[in-house]
Amino acid sequence: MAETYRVGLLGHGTVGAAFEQLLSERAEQIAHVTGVRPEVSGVLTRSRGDFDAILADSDLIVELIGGIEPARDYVLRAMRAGKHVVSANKLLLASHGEELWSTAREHNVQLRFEGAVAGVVPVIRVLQESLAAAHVDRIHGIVNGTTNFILTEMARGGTSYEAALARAQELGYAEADPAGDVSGEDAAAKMAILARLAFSTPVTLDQVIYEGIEHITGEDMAYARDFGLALKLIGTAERVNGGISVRVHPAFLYPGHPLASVNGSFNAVTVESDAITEITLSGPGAGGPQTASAVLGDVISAMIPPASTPETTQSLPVVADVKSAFYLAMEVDDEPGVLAQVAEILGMQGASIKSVVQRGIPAGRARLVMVIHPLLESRFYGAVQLLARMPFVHAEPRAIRVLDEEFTD
Ligand SMILES: NC(=O)C1=CN([C@@H]2O[C@H](COP(=O)(O)OP(=O)(O)OC[C@H]3O[C@@H](n4cnc5c(N)ncnc54)[C@H](OP(=O)(O)O)[C@@H]3O)[C@@H](O)[C@H]2O)C=CC1
Ligand SMILES: N[C@@H](CC=O)C(=O)O
Repeated sequence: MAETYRVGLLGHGTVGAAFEQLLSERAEQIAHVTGVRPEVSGVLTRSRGDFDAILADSDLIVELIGGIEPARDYVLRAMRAGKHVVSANKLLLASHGEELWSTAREHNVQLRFEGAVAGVVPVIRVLQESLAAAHVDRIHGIVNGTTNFILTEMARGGTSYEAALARAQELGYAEADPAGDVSGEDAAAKMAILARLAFSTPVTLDQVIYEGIEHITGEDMAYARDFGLALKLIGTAERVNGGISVRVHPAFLYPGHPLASVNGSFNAVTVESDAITEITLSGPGAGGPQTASAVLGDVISAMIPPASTPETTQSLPVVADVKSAFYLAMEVDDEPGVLAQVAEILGMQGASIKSVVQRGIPAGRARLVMVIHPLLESRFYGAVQLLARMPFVHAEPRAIRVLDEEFTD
């Protein structure tokens, strides 16, 4: 029987409720791997629970209330009582980080906050651990899911700023007060935390220069469309003239820019350093289940020392035959009925043609190039073998998989 690890949960809103659900779904597997089963020992909201009772009955506190007070008071009291704390509260960390980190050091407890920056993207861990030896020169990226979602929806056309914001709130991306998202304050808090970790110097929210997206108009979006540009809310933290500059503002990006294709609620963070050139991490930047996953990862890390060897929890079959889309190129006789026969052979194997291009080549032949909708690979290659044997097909047909079929239009 696994030992129980008691998690006191402060806040049961978008992230808190998703965290409790994820923990209950994953508890058994975590117990199997770690020998310790986490369980929620108490929940605090404005109308439910008592902080002192929850603290007394917990090994670790998860703070998902948001804002400064009473979150700051609860986090400090938990650490002073010798409890590890996990928080996703960027506003709190960007405003009172030094006080919180020094309290954690003083009481020899962990204060983990992966969920506070870029949702489930593990940028905190990467800066604190993997890149601990790198001399970071610059960090820049998209660190607010709500504004990226709004800008993406507006850029696709037909969605107003107001409608896109309302949808971001429904989807659980926005803060309790979305003014913090659209004003750039939320992104500024995250950039302050990243700058603090990257440059090992105190950085607070009030030192970040920020501008939001409230003043972006339909005309700006139309201009971006006309010139093939993407409009994004960009955060930057960099070394400048022996100091640092941390800022957030909207910016137009050329289509080839790595951040131009980061859409919807996704975030992306690029870390630059002479030695490592650059590393970009991207993924879902907001949302209850997504952030809950980062929070639970922190809880597990606080519960147990990192595993030196990966444990298995089950034995799953390895599947060889999967569905793929294909590009198929063939050299065929340029004669009536050939295309129909190719289509028939493909159809017999369940392969459906998405697009076809035929070009005449010398000697009465044609090059036939097609994209095939996803199907089981074994069936596709069955069709290719049949085609290769046809008298009107010359040379081996060439097949290459196509990823993300929607981009092949
Ligand atoms: N939503 C997201 O995508 C992300 C959010 N975060 C951060 O996670 C934290 C939680 O966000 P989210 O879940 O969206 O917020 P919600 O507003 O959905 O939930 C907040 C929860 O905290 C409780 N709460 C608020 N004030 C108090 C108080 N004074 N005392 C006790 N409980 C209180 C609320 O109680 P009640 O139910 O009674 O109102 C509610 O249960 C924030 O710091 C946010 O910035 C981080 C990354 C992503
Ligand atoms: N409101 C935030 C939530 C995650 O930090 C965002 O939209 O990015």
